[in-house]
Amino acid sequence: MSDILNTILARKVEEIEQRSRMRPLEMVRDRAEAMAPARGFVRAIQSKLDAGAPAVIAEVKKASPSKGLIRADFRPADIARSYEAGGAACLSVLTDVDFFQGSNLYLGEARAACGLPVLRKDFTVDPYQVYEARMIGADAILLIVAALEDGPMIEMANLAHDLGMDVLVEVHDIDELERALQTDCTLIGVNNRNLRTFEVSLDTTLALRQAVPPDRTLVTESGIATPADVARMREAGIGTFLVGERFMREADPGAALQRLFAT
Ligand SMILES: O=C(O)c1ccccc1NCC(=O)[C@H](O)[C@H](O)COP(=O)(O)O
Repeated sequence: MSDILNTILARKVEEIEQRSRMRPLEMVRDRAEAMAPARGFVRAIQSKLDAGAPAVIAEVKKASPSKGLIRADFRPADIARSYEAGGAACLSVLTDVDFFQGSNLYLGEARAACGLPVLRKDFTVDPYQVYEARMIGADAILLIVAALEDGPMIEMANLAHDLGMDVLVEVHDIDELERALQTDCTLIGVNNRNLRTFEVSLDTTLALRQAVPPDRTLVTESGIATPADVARMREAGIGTFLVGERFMREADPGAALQRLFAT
């Protein structure tokens, strides 16, 4: 049965074919390998947690399949500066063009405007995109377990590490979590949004929390909107959050971050 995730993944394959015709893999790989070292994404999260503070991955997100246009006044550099001032640990920047109105350029603009490490938020299905992520300046990539077989998932996680990037491995249920744990990635994202139906429930994180080993860091993703949501997660021992829409709907996203996480 076709759903939005399958639609996105099918389009991604076409997109990579088109891109690799314009810019062959060898060129992208050479540029990726020549980049200055990545900023430590896991390190930035850990230093917030060590200080007893929540570690917030603040998302730069213009639109989404579930909500359409979220922010018309979209200036990635201003948003990045605001997030840094508001105490974000890291940024997540959507680069998918067709479904999120994102861009590789937005990642570059956001990263250049601040000192925070940046996750390239995209649907990574091919090693070409791992090299491309590093080439455009990403410090970390997203691997969505539901989108990948085990072999490519492990191969791309290793490739990202070889290029000096961190990896957020995203799951939505226990089977995906068990598969994610085959990688040696520190960050395990539990997406509260079902990417096939758009249903959002924070119970997803709470159901999987105990199954995440203590040497991994659980990142709760999507649908965090109120101080009560934050409190619920924190009471369950979760300190790392990925938040997009809640901040993007505010004039000053960094101030919104401060308000959401004020204790
Ligand atoms: O956001 C969507 O509609 C969406 C649809 C299909 C696949 C992925 C989707 N979102 C990606 C994300 O996981 C979120 O952007 C991220 O976790 C932040 O969520 P939120 O705080 O709810 O904006």
